[in-house]
Amino acid sequence: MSTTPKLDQGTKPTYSVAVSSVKELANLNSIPSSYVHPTLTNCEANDSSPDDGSIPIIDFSLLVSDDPDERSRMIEELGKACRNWGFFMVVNHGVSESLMSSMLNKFDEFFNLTAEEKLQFAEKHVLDPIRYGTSFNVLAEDSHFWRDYLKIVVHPQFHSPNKPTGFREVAMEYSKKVRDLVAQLLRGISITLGLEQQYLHNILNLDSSFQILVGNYYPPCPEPELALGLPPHSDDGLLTLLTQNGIGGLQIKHDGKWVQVNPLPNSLLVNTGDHLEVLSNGKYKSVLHKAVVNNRAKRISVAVANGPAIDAVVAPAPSDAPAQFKAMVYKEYLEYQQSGKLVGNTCLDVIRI
Ligand SMILES: O=C(O)CCC(=O)C(=O)O
Ligand SMILES: [Fe+2]
Repeated sequence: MSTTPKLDQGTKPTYSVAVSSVKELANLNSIPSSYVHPTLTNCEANDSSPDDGSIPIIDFSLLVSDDPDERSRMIEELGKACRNWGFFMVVNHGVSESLMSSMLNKFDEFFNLTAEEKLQFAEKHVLDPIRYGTSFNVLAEDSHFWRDYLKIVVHPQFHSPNKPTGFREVAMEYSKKVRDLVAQLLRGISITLGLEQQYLHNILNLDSSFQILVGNYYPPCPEPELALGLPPHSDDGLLTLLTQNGIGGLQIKHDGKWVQVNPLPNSLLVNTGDHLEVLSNGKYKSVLHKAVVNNRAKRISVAVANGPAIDAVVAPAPSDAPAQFKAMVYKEYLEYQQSGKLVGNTCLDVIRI
C-alpha cells in the first residue's frame, strides 16, 4: 500500500494517500509483506476459545417492558454485562431483519463500486463526514490490516454517499433505529450506575449525539493466519452496535482470553466504549476486540459508533470514589486518537489519573 503519512507539527493530521484497498489484493496467492503481523506467525489468530454461550444476552423487549419486575431484572442483567464483559448481544430489539440485511447489502454494493468511484470519498481528515479508506490507523501503524472501510457521520447531521442507489434511505432509517435503541440502553445503564435514568442523555447532550455508521469489508485473505482484519482496540464513545453478514471473525478479550463471537440470529452485538469507562469511573471497562480474517468468504460488518455530542465534556459521573480520569472534550479525544501519536496505547491512557 502506498501511503505517505504527513503530520505537520501543530496542525491537524492530513493524509497524503494514494489509498489502495485490500479488495484489490484478494486475488493474490500470498499477502504483501506489509500485511504480515510478526506476532501472528505462531498462529495467535487461532489462539482463542469458541463462544460457549456465556456471552450475556439482553432481551430488549423486557428492558422496556411495562412490568416493573421484568424491567428491573433486565436492568440488573445489563449492569452485570457491562461490568463483567463490556459486551453483550441484544435480542428482540425491534430493528427488522430486512433492514439489517439491506444495510449490509448497501455496504456490499458500495464496496463493489469502481476504485475511482470510491476514491471520491477517500479519507482526508478524521472529522470528514464521509471517509473511505483501508486498514486501521495508517498514520500510526507499522503493518497494515486486511480491511477496507467506509465511515459516515450520520448524526447530528446526516451524510451519505450519493452511490449506490438507495444507500441514503437505508442508512438514514438504520441509524435512526439504532439511535433510539441506544437511547433506551443508556437509560438502563444510567440506572445501573445509580444515576437518574436521563443522566447520560442530559450530561452528554445526546440530542446532538455524534453517531458514525461504519461498513467494514474483509475480503477472503490468501494467508489468514499471517494477517489480521483489525488489531486489538477499544472503541471510543459510549456503545457500538454491530451486525455482520453471517461470517464470523469478531473476537473479544474476556478474563485475559480471546473469545470468538457467534451472534445469535438477528441479534445486535454491543460493546461498551471508552467514554462509558470514563463516565462510570472505570466500573465498566471498554472491551478490547479484534477481527480475524479467513480464506473462504468475504466478511462484511456494519458497526454504528454512538458517542456523546462532539463538544460535550466527558468526565466521571459524581461519586464518592476519587476520579480515575481527567475531563476531556469528545472532539479533542477523537483528534488525539487519530493523530498518530498513540502507538500501541489507547487514548484512555492519556486521560487516566
Ligand atoms: O468487524 C468487526 O467485527 C469489528 C469491527 C470493529 O471493531 C470496528 O469497526 O470498530
Ligand atoms: Fe471496534
